[in-house]
This record gives sequence, C-alpha cells and structure tokens, in this order.
Amino acid sequence: MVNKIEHIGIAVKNMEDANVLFEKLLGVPSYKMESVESEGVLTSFFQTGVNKIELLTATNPESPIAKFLEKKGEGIHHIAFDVEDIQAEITRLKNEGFVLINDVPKRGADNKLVVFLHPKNTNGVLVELCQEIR
Ligand SMILES: CC[C@H](C(=O)O)C(=O)SCCNC(=O)CCNC(=O)[C@H](O)C(C)(C)COP(=O)(O)OP(=O)(O)OC[C@H]1O[C@@H](n2cnc3c(N)ncnc32)[C@H](O)[C@@H]1OP(=O)(O)O
Ligand SMILES: [Co+2]
Repeated sequence: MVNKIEHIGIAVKNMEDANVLFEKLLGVPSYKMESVESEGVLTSFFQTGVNKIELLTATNPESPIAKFLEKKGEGIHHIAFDVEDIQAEITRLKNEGFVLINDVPKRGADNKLVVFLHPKNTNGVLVELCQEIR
C-alpha cells in the first residue's frame, strides 16, 4: 500500500536561484542539499509541515533531469510516495500491470530506497516510490 506523498520533485535550471526563491516562497530554508551521482542530480529539500519539496538540477548532460529540462523546461518533475515495503509494492504494482523503470530498488536522496514507474502507465505522471532506509 502507498502511504503519504513523500515529496514533489521540481526540476530547476539554477539551484542557487531556486533555493532563494523557494526559501522566500515557503518561508523556510533548504534543510539538506545532496548529490545523487547515479542519477546525475543535485537535490535540495524543503519541509513545511508534512510537505516536502525536492528541487533537482542536472549535474551531467546524461541526467534524466537534463533531458527533462531540455525537452520541457523547469517544472514539476515527479511525485514521490512513501511506502513501508518497497519490494512488496514492486510485486503488487507489477501484478497490477504497471511498468517499472527500475524493478530493483536503488539508493535515492534523503536516506531512501527508490523505484520509478513509467509515466506512460500513470496518466503522464512520473511516480517514484520511496522506502526509508532503516
Ligand atoms: C533518486 C534521487 C531523487 C530522489 O528522490 O531520491 C530523484 O527523485 S532523482 C529524479 C531523476 N531520476 C529519474 O527521473 C529516474 C526515472 N526517470 C527516467 O528513467 C526517465 O526520465 C524516463 C524513463 C521517465 C524518461 O526518459 P526518456 O529517455 O524516455 O525521455 P523522453 O524525453 O524520451 O521521455 C519519454 C516519454 O516520457 C515523458 N516523460 C519524460 N519525463 C517525464 C516526467 N518527468 N513526467 C512525465 N512524463 C515524462 C516524455 O514526455 C515522453 O513522452 P512522449 O509522449 O513520448 O513525448
Ligand atoms: Co525524488
């Protein structure tokens, strides 16, 4: 079962400018910046109440974020959901016919294991599942 929204991922061109803008917008500073080499991204996290925003910028031209920015420009990139047991969710969603981009969980940012579902089977929304690494 999928729990709460873990974060909303937003692709940005310039992380420094985006951090300043989101701190003004949300009234709180970024609580963490973290590079995820395997994804070719630099992330910056904001939390207001239970809501988390993940700003993402590309750290190499092969990054999915670089391609997204090139093709679609800045904007909402993905919705991430929190799950208790990512392996169980992989099995359940596969049985439901969803297409997983990676069906082996990989290490994401903010101490999570993550998988992604292809937007072609989720009404055009890139969905990420996140399990806290305990
Ligand atoms: C893990 C670290 C961090 C975390 O939270 O811990 C992150 O969230 S990292 C986030 C960056 N990583 C990823 O996004 C990994 C999963 N994404 C992918 O594997 C690709 O981006 C993929 C497969 C979604 C698209 O890659 P592709 O090379 O196929 O790009 P195209 O431009 O050819 O897209 C094909 C098709 O998909 C549509 N598309 C692409 N990106 C998105 C998106 N973010 N949301 C919705 N739709 C998307 C694109 O428009 C194309 O559709 P079409 O109708 O064919 O034009
Ligand atoms: Co994410």
